[in-house]
Amino acid sequence: MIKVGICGALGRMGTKIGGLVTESPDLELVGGIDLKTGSFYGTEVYESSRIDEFLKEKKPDVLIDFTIAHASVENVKAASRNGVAVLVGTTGLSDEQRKEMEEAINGKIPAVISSNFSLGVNIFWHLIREAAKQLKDYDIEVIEAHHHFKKDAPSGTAKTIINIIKEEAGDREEIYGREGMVGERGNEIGVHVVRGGDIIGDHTVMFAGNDEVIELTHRAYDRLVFAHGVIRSVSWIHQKPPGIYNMDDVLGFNN
Ligand SMILES: NC(=O)C1=CN([C@@H]2O[C@H](COP(=O)(O)OP(=O)(O)OC[C@H]3O[C@@H](n4cnc5c(N)ncnc54)[C@H](OP(=O)(O)O)[C@@H]3O)[C@@H](O)[C@H]2O)C=CC1
Ligand SMILES: O=C(O)C1=N[C@H](C(=O)O)C[C@H](O)C1
Repeated sequence: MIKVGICGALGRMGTKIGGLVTESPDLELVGGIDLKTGSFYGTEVYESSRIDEFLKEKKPDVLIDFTIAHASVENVKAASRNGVAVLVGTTGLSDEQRKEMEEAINGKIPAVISSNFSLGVNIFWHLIREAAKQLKDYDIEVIEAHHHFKKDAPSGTAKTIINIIKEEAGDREEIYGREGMVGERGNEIGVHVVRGGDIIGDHTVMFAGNDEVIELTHRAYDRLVFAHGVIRSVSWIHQKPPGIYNMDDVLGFNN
């Protein structure tokens, strides 16, 4: 049995993942961490400042983090101190926070970090890479839409998309929305963020050329798509050597 702990246990993703862990025959949910205490599928939720205690008492093999950027860095540091593998889905980290997290991981514990754990988005990223490679001269715009409560913008998935486009189509300036006399379009990626209602997560990349437009879109209809990718990653990361891995590694695309 692989023992699993979840940071952000009482949140939207934490509860979805917790549900799947309890249904998985090879996994055992040992508890959670959150700002509030409580119970979670019959296990205890510890207050976040007690994370070291949690890791020592409950001894998870894998710690999953879906919280908020600053908390995620601290949770990964605690996992590293206690030799526990991590899966990080939290987005919105600054470059400095990402560096701090990587320093805590490297040479110490195995970690899968991904801005999107859904199988569909990981395939979508490959489709975008291929299109960007072939359509370097097209104007490229990225549009993402999420629910009312999302705290970071643009989404982590959109940031990954922007990096892929830059890798394949060359460096471009990111332009966030447009307003007023903006002049002729330059060598840029337009980025447009929509927030509203209960939209789970929509991403579109538009490649606009002369007389034609290609749009690639992924829409998530249930957070279970992310949670299923997390569950797949738990079994994969267990007992891997220390290092930072991504979903391409989990899905076998790097073999
Ligand atoms: N990679 C992926 O596939 C996906 C990533 N995400 C990302 O996951 C993160 C969480 O999303 P979501 O579940 O919707 O957010 P929620 O706000 O629903 O859940 C986050 C939970 O973490 C709690 N929390 C806040 N601070 C701490 C802390 N210091 N220690 C422990 N827990 C803490 C929150 O408490 P409180 O509510 O009291 O603040 C909340 O219960 C976001 O960054 C989101 O972008 C989301 C979906 C998929
Ligand atoms: O906050 C969310 O909800 C989501 N966050 C991730 C992101 O920022 O890309 C993944 C997904 O789109 C849902």
